[in-house]
Amino acid sequence: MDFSNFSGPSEAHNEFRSDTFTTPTLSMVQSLTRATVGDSVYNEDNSTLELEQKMANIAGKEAGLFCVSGTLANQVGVRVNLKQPPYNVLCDFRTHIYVHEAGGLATLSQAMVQPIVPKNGVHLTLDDDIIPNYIPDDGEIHAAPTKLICLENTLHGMIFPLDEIVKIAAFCKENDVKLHLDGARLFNASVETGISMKEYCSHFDTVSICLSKTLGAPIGSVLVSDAQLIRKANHFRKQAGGGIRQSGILATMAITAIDENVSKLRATHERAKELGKLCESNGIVLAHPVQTNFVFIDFEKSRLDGKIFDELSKKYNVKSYPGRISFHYQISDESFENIQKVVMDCLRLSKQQGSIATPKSAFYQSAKAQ
Ligand SMILES: Cc1ncc(COP(=O)(O)O)c(C=O)c1O
Ligand SMILES: C[C@@H](O)[C@H](N)C(=O)O
Repeated sequence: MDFSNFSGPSEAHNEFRSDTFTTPTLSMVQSLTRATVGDSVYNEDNSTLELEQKMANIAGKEAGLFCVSGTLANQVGVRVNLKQPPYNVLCDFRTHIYVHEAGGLATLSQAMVQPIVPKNGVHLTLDDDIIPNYIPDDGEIHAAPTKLICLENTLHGMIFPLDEIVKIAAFCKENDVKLHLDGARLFNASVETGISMKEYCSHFDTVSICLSKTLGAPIGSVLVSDAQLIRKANHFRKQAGGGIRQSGILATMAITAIDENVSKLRATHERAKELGKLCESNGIVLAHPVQTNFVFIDFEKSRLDGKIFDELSKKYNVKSYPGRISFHYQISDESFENIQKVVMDCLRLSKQQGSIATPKSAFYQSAKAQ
């Protein structure tokens, strides 16, 4: 195969909208020569089975299930934990599973969702947020009892503290409540804290882990859990149309992404933190602390104009949402310089202009609503 014109990661060199824009690398494409072509609906594709077991081993779980998206992995992960409606799911009001998965909790799982605004503005806590919203399954027939709690790590790039996870997990066990983790960017949390994926995952019944974002695989997430739950999850995946055939080509690229790119995550965090420091040293207010690969700017408190930001993004050839700037390992040095120029010029020109236009992007609004 002639790859001389393969552009790969350079396609995402200036992409700050999301780490979902990462593109396959040459080594991922070259891995296709190793891909098997079995029918994975019948569990006969060895490359897919290899990826599922690899991810399960990393997570310290018995089994894994390849899903074509993080949304599918989350929705199947929720459904498999829930048995007989009525039931209630507790989550942070900003979680992807609630904000960005098209109401799947209500339609696919028939769940009543209780979105919670964490009192500390950063993450849920057992005492301040979970317990006040928990509905016991005590025979009282007016409410839907809490049967699942969904956490997200990282959430808007913020790391969920392990000590709080441990407390929430213990509460769940004592009260027959299941615990799911949207671990789309769990590798980022693990790399940043030094806490192993196994340790994080050990506290959850199910964990969905994305390979198509910060790690750069073109497609794929893996839901990990015990073997019995994964067998049932496979049923719900099939029902949702997620049983795919020769997924080996996707699996080898995802395996390559794990093998080659986990080590690149910390550098993306350092760049995000550097931009965060530049913002704060110039009086720009951040909506969240920068702990991994996202910078969330509070445009109103910073008196920044979203339109000026967008115009400057074009001028400096970068793609970004005003309220959320996302980092990943394919961003070029030049683009990193340019995004800093966008932010600093936006500050200067917004001051000159006086009035500001608030950004309208969903991320911006969800980050702001506290
Ligand atoms: C935290 C989180 N969970 C889940 C998803 C869903 O992943 P996908 O876009 O592959 O459905 C995303 C999207 O990027 C996400 O940011
Ligand atoms: C848009 C959303 O689905 C995606 N997960 C992102 O963070 O960009």
